[in-house]
Amino acid sequence: MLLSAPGGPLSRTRQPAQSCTLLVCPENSAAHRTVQLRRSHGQRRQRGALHRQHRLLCRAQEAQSATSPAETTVDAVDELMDRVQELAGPVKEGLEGTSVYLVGMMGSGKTSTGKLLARMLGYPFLDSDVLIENLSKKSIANIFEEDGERYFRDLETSVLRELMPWKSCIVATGGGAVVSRDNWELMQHAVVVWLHGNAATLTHRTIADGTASRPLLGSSAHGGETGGDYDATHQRINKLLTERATMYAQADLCVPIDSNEPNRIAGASAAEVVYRVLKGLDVKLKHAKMDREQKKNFYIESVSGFPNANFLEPPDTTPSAKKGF
Ligand SMILES: Nc1ncnc2c1ncn2[C@@H]1O[C@H](COP(=O)(O)OP(=O)(O)OP(=O)(O)O)[C@@H](O)[C@H]1O
Ligand SMILES: O=C(O)C1=C[C@@H](O)[C@@H](O)[C@H](O)C1
Repeated sequence: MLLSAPGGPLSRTRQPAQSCTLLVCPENSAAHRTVQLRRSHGQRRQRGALHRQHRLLCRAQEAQSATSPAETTVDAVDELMDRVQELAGPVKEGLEGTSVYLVGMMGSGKTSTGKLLARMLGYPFLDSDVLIENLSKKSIANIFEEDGERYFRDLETSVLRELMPWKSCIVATGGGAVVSRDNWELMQHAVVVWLHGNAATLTHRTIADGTASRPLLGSSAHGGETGGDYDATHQRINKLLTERATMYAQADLCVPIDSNEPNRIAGASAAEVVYRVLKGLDVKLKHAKMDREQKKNFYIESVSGFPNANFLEPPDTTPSAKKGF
């Protein structure tokens, strides 16, 4: 089996075409436990967990920001949680098992946001970078150093190919996954969400996190926000973002990760970004449903107005695997 989980196998549309090569990652097993939450306890526990993660992230942000953001008040967090929970049910229903793939630059929060989103939807979370590291038994930095970027990109495509048949997952892709046309073909059965942040937010986060594990940022920064380290990283991120923007823009949904509050340099909290993702998906799914309803009411009364009627192909009624998009 390609991917197994302690909570049982993931549902999938069909058997993977290739023989199995990936081993499940520890990250994955932790994420799969979220699926096992009992329904009776699910909502309360989801809310509690989200609260805790949100507070931790807010505290981290406060430490990094100049002022204490209003978003951290208990009332504001409660209200946000309510809105997130209200949206999670309908979005899950609307997705009908379609997986959600997160794309975006390094530091955009694909992992942090993805884990929360997975928790809220009751989907398992998978991280393609982690799967690559498990598969090759090397860190990404070592793969780049010893085998080169080309080799890494091929591994990335193999991992995405293996993930493709699996339904009802949240997948964090690598920051550069969007540069490959093959990867886009593999992701077409999922809903692809771009977590889009400005270069300053991304630089702030990657520097705070450390750039050593991110080979494309080189050893340009391990410290604070002043001096050459910040500038070099910002420049590198800005260049990559500019080169890749049109590719990220092919996503089904673009969600900003920056904060509405000017002093919040680390960007919006993960809970706020999850809310934005769910809201965006909800709107898209509703529109798509309305479109489908309208199409049902459309039929051609007569072919007399169509001189080439004999050559008309019957409409394709195969339901789209990618629900609603
Ligand atoms: N909403 C947020 N607020 C503050 N910090 C955040 C937020 N989301 C993520 N971070 C921080 O930014 C860093 C990068 O986040 P994360 O690993 O989730 O991003 P990523 O898109 O998966 O990055 P990469 O592609 O480089 O692995 C981490 O240190 C994380 O704690
Ligand atoms: O932006 C990129 O190209 C990368 C992002 C990371 O997630 C890793 O996939 C790797 O460091 C390359």
